[in-house]
Amino acid sequence: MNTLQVNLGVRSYPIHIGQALLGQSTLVAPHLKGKQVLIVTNETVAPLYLDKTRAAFTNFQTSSVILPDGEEYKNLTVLNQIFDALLRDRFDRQTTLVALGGGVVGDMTGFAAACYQRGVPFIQIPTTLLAQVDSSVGGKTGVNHPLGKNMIGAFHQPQCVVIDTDTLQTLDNRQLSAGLAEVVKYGLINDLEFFEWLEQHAADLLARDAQALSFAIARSCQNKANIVAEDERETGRRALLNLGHTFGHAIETGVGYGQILHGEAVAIGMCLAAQFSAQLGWLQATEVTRIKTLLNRMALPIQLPTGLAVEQLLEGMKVDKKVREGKVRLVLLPRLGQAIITDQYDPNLLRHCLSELSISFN
Ligand SMILES: NC(=O)c1ccc[n+]([C@@H]2O[C@H](COP(=O)([O-])OP(=O)(O)OC[C@H]3O[C@@H](n4cnc5c(N)ncnc54)[C@H](O)[C@@H]3O)[C@@H](O)[C@H]2O)c1
Ligand SMILES: O=C(O)C(=O)C[C@@H](O)[C@H](O)[C@H](O)COP(=O)(O)O
Ligand SMILES: [Zn+2]
Repeated sequence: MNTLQVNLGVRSYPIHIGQALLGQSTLVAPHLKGKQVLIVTNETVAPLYLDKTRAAFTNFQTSSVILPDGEEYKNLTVLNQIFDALLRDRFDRQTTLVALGGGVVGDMTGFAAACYQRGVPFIQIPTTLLAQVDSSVGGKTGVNHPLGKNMIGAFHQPQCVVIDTDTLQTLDNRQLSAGLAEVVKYGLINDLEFFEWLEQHAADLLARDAQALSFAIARSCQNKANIVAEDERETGRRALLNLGHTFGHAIETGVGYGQILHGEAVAIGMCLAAQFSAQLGWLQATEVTRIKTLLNRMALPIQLPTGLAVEQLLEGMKVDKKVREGKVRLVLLPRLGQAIITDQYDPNLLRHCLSELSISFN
């Protein structure tokens, strides 16, 4: 087992990465405050891993909530199912919530933990690659609004993150690829050496080579932990983790939640960010091609979905948490392996660039 640390003073916590970790009480017990534990999962993950996970909490009073599966259920109405269970069974302020599943379950459980009785602790047990490399770390929690992704939420750090890489064996190929999009993101924003490693090991990752996956998960978590430790609440540098997301979230909202996977939308968004960076005279055309080639080899989409109009995309991009005084700040790439956040671009050039891409894509 490999253990990393997210250094946030009194809110610091470990990330345990390894095989056969589900059910190991020694990893979670030190982080439990009271006797009550509510495991939140969904209808797909429950039959696979709920019993195994419960075994880690045998000395505690444990119940579970099983949510419907899908991005379209990441909303305030479904969130209430968690509060209903907590109140019905008289869960107190010492309760620990446990998120067992992908990023949807993790974001919703974390948000429920941030709100219930004004805040109770929670533990992340991520079971998708995307959740293991990104969403379980850093304390961004929340739900979607019909008008914008993750628009209702809170920063609330987990007590610990337990990444059992064995759970990836049941993940389908499309979801594995979606997770790889966020992995590539770390290489692009801050870690050129990792990007080059990914170019060399894309096939190993797709073949689920255990060593390659463990390395990619640990390197991604370390990258994220470093940025979060510097800027927990995204007042600056943390916004770099949003590379591809202003476009990506607008695509997800535009086509309808659940119609495209988050990682897929981020892959397309990173291609758009790369292409626009090249238009601004930053990235070389050959570097844009390198990015698209890697994402394409990882079985990710690199083209805008048909039927999404440029104006709809631009409108969607205005609903972004990085907007300041009406200006959409974008994460762009001055060079491969280095991202910046900027509002120093001509909106007409962006519109023109997206229109051209939309024509050539469709
Ligand atoms: N909080 C953050 O920092 C952060 C970061 C990235 C993404 N996100 C959010 O995370 C969500 C995407 O997460 P995701 O990609 O994990 O999607 P997801 O949670 O919808 O999971 C993907 C699918 O895999 C299934 N699944 C989960 N584990 C499985 C397993 N081991 N075997 C088989 N099937 C399994 C799920 O039931 C679901 O059908 C989005 O809502 C996104 O906004 C949040
Ligand atoms: O942790 C972060 O910070 C991120 O931006 C990670 C993203 O991958 C993730 O999708 C996040 O939820 C997006 O943040 P948002 O603030 O734009 O909702
Ligand atoms: Zn993301």
